[in-house]
Amino acid sequence: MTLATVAGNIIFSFRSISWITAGFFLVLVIGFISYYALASRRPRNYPPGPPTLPFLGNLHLFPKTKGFLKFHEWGRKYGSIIGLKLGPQNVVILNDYKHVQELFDKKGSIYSDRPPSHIANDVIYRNKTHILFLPYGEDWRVLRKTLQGLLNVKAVDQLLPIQNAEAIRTMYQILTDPDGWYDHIRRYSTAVILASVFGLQGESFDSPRVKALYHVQDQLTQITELGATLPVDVFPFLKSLPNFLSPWRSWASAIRKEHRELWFGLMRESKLSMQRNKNLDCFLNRMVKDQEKSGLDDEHIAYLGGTLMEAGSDTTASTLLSFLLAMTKFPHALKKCQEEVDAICGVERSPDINDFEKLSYLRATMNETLRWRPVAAGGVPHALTQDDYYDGYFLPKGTILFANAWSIHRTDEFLDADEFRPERFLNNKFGITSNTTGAEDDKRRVIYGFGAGRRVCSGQRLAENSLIVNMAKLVWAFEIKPGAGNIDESVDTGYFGGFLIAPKRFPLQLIPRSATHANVIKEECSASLEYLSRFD
Ligand code: HEM
Repeated sequence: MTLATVAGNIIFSFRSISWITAGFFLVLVIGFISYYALASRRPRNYPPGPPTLPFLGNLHLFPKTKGFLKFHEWGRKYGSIIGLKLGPQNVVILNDYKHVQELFDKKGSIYSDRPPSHIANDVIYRNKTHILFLPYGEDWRVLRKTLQGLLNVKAVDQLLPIQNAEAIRTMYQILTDPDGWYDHIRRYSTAVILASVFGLQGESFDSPRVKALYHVQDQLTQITELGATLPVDVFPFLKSLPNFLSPWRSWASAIRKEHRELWFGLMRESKLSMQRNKNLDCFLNRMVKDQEKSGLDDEHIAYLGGTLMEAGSDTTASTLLSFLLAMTKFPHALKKCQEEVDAICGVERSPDINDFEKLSYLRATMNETLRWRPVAAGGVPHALTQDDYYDGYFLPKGTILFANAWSIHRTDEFLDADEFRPERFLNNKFGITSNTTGAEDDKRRVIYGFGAGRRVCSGQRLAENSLIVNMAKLVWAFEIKPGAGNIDESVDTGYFGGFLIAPKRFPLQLIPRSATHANVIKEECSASLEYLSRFD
């Protein structure tokens, strides 16, 4: 064989290798394109929904914020169960409580997973630390069991004195600094969790602990907003892009660092505080004592405490802010609330936790606030762990489902659903017009804003106790009136969007109802501050 023949053979084999590589690459690209093009089409017998585009499915139609409003609009066109495609991902919206009851409540063993969240579960909360994002399974079960021990009815009702004392402090702060009402309300919900979970105080909205909590919350809301990062869960290949094309990676790492500093810092402070004051108790202390039995390490305990701060702060505060908004727009409800508390307390004392049973109009007002402006309006998504059939539809394994509280609370069963009418909950347990005495209806939830099924909010009772004690004290102590300027109650324009909705600041006057009311608040506040001084 001549040199030229050898060289020719080598060149030939190089050429054939590059042809093989190119061919392989081409097949890969075609396979990839075909997979995403086919996977973005609606499966057979899937619930109805808007038409899809190749690759995108309905991704281009999916709103960046306040998705629940679009889901509501689609509900009118397609019915109360809507099927969407986000690229290859199946997403189903449930706009009627019946679907939520049939799927989340009755088939909880297969409808209790969460959608994959690479950014949350693999970066910000790696090590399976955040109960809200955790997939359904053993790791979630351990955390949920721990929470059930801490947040059962008996344990939660032992926190009522803290809630009462912090509510009085809030009334005092509003009395002495009425312009700061928005932040005083936000401080309240964080302070209750700081005291009950960590045994610590959050005296003002500007105190470092409260500020730090709201900062990490804002960061988390921003990064989890649709469109804020590359859609790495919908198109997993995007996870492999280099750092310079994935700025979300360093952002998520920074959020993780901030979370860890806050949660571990609070845990350290809490442990020191418990050492100084042996008579004091808090959730963190109980979790540490129970560590051997539960098997939870320090990291999981710190994060569970932090998760409760996150879960309980914005949610409760936003609902109280919506309540104040409603009081300015629907003064007849305020008048009735005031008549009820006045009849029980007169002017000598503010309503407290011992009056709960007698406050039926107040309770109806609380339910109406949760119905009218559900804070997790679109619901927190669940995921399906096996193929299922429901109502003639096929729901494939992995489908993500939203129980859209906004629409569930606005079906035709609710008369004038956009009006704020607490009376609807006095006339009917569920606030609806039809007769509901059947056994099936008894299993209906009064409010769907706390979710449903096995992932239902663990803090509902704690939240409701906070809501009712603050609402009762606010209407007892203050005239709640619009300030100068327009108050926009529209959820579209007057509310912040994101994972949770909250009213934007609006012009509000909170005027003490009399000098006697003001004095009572001052006196009760002194006693409350003394009670709260047990916390560091
Ligand atoms: C008005 C106040 C609140 C509202 C509207 C609310 C709403 C919700 C919703 C919608 C979910 C998701 C449920 C689901 O997936 O079906 C949830 C989960 C959760 N909530 Fe709340 N919540 C509130 C207050 C609280 C409070 C005060 C705490 C505790 C301090 C708390 C702790 C939790 C926890 C731990 C979860 C995660 C449950 C899990 O994934 O297993 N929440 N909440």
